[in-house]
Amino acid sequence: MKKFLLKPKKSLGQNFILSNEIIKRIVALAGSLKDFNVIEIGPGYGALTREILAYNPKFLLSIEKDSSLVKHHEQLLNEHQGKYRIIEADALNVVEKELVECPVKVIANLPYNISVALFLKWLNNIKFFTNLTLMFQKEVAERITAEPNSKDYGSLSVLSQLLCDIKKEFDIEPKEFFPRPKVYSSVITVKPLPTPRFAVNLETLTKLTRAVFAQRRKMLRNSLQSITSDVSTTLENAKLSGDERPESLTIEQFCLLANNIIMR
Ligand SMILES: C[S@@+](CC[C@H](N)C(=O)[O-])C[C@H]1O[C@@H](n2cnc3c(N)ncnc32)[C@H](O)[C@@H]1O
Repeated sequence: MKKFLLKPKKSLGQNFILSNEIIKRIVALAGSLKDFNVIEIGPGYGALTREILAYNPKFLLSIEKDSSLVKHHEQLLNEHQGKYRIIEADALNVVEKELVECPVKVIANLPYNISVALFLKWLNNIKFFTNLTLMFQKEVAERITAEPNSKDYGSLSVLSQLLCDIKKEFDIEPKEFFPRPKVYSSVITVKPLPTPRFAVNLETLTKLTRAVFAQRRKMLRNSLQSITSDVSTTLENAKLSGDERPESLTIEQFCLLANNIIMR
C-alpha cells in the first residue's frame, strides 16, 4: 500500500490495516461465507477484500467512496469475475437490499466519521443481515456495548442491544494502521435478534433516549418535560419514581417508558 504513495484522506477516515494477522482474525469472526452474500464498506486497497474472497463467498459487494481507490481493484475484479463487484458510492446513501439478496453478512473496517450514522441506518433494517463484523473507534464500540450505570451507556447502547446480541471481540493499537490514528480501535460482532428483546416503537424509543441522555445528569422527572406534557402519569405507568437518572434504566425500563409516553 505504501508503494502507491497516495496521500491518505483524513476526511474519508482512511486508516489502512497493516497486519495480515489482524485481517485474518476479523474475517474469521464472520464465520463461513460460502452461502452468503457479503458487503464490505470502504475496501480501500483491498486488504480485507482479498481475505473475504479467500473464504469463497457466494458474492462480495464492496462500496468505496474514493474513486482513486476503486481503481486499485481491477486485478481482484479480474481474478474473481462474477463473484466480486465494487461500486463507487457513499455507503450512507446505498440501499443494500436493492443490490444484494439475503442472506447477507457485513464485514468492514468502518471510516470513523460515518461509522455511527451507518450503524444506525443498518439498525433500522437489521433483520436484513445475518451478522455484521465491524471495526469502530474503541470509544464508539464501548458506547454500543455499554451496560446501564456506566459512563458510555446511552441511546446507541439501548437501541443496539434491544435489537442485537453484540460482543466486543478485541482492541487494536494505533500502530497497526497506516497512517496511525490517534485512538485505539475495536472489533465487534453483531448478531441481529429474530425479534427485538422487548416490543416497542423504535421511533418513540429513539426520541425518548436521545432526549433524556442529552441531559444525563438530570433526574427523569425533569428531563422528560422536554418531550411530554404529562410527566407524572408517564412515570407512574412506567413504574418509575422520577428520581432516576437515564443511565440507571435498563433497556426493558426504557421500552416500558416509551410504551407509556405521549410525546408532545
Ligand atoms: C478505515 S478505512 C478502511 C480501509 C480498508 N478496508 C482497510 O481496512 O485497510 C475506511 C475506508 O472507507 C472509505 N470511505 C470513507 N467514507 C466512505 C463512505 N461514505 N462510503 C464508502 N466508503 C467510504 C475510505 O475511502 C476508506 O477506504
